Amino acid sequence: MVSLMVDSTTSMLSSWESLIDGRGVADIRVDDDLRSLSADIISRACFGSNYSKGRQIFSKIRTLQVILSKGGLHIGLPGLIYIPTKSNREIWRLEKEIDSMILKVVKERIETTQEKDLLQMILDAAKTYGDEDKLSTNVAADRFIIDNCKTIYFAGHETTATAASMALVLLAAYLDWQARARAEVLETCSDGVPDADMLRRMKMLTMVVQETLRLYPPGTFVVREALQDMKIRDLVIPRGVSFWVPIPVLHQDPELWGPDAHQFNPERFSHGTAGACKNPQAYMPFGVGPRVCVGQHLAMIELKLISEWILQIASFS
Ligand code: HEM
Repeated sequence: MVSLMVDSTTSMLSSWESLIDGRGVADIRVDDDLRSLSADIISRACFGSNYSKGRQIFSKIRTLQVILSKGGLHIGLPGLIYIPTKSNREIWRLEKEIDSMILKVVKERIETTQEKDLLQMILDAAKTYGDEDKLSTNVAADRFIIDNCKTIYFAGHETTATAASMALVLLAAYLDWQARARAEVLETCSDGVPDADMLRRMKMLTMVVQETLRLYPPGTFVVREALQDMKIRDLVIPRGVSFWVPIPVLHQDPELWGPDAHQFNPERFSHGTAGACKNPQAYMPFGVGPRVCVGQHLAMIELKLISEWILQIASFS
């Protein structure tokens, strides 16, 4: 997994290097590039050697995401999504196109060898999930595969790119932390390409990423439905009600994190989450419980790798 991230990151950094002028300076807008990088990594992790087709699929999903995000007013008004407006027709066309592109890649995969990527795991799950979830018909199995491919992209693409951008913004604003993190990077990995073991040993960088995810968690809510009537202190939650737990509020509560809860201070994580917060469960950038983010380890490695490499080649502000 780390090597596929290294491949993607190398090409982004080469394109940055070409922008450096004679004084060794470049003015680079990083957020779009980080979004592309994250899409690239997810495409490789999900679709393996069929990655370029995966990239096309994900680029269409991104277009769909942009159109959907503009439709905020539709939320809560039942029936509007069925009216053939210009944007709805565009959404339906894209959805159909994405579904058939995913199924085409899946068909090719089934006819060729098995690879060890996320798509293969989804295909295996579709086979074994079986009758219990009514996936025995081909239509249901196809839906399961398509929806899971889309979920992985939606859940893993923008989140990681946003966190990477915020980590760089914070390191650019707190030059003392940039210097400390760079010193660790240069000590641990002096000759360029980091591996999984080196990334694991970079404690300072882990603290910076953890603090970034505390202050700017890309997933802002964890949503749950009460399966039975329940009571949390004085709050009564009837069965069937969905409740939203606002992650940033928990992450910046001075009662849990101390008086500097609103400040960037990676040092608080020097003894792990338990040392940083009165109630470690309140730190939930990746959610909590059985539905915790399945991509959290991949995301942490990706975030550390990107920051590590940029720290190694450049000073930034
Ligand atoms: C910094 C990056 C990321 C953040 C902050 C993040 C955050 C989250 C959060 C808050 C949830 C909800 C968990 C819950 O309800 O308890 C979630 C779920 C999920 N995430 Fe992530 N995520 C990230 C990266 C990724 C990546 C890279 C992938 C895929 C490779 C991914 C795949 C998923 C999936 C599939 C779910 C749904 C899990 C389920 O419902 O069982 N995420 N993520």
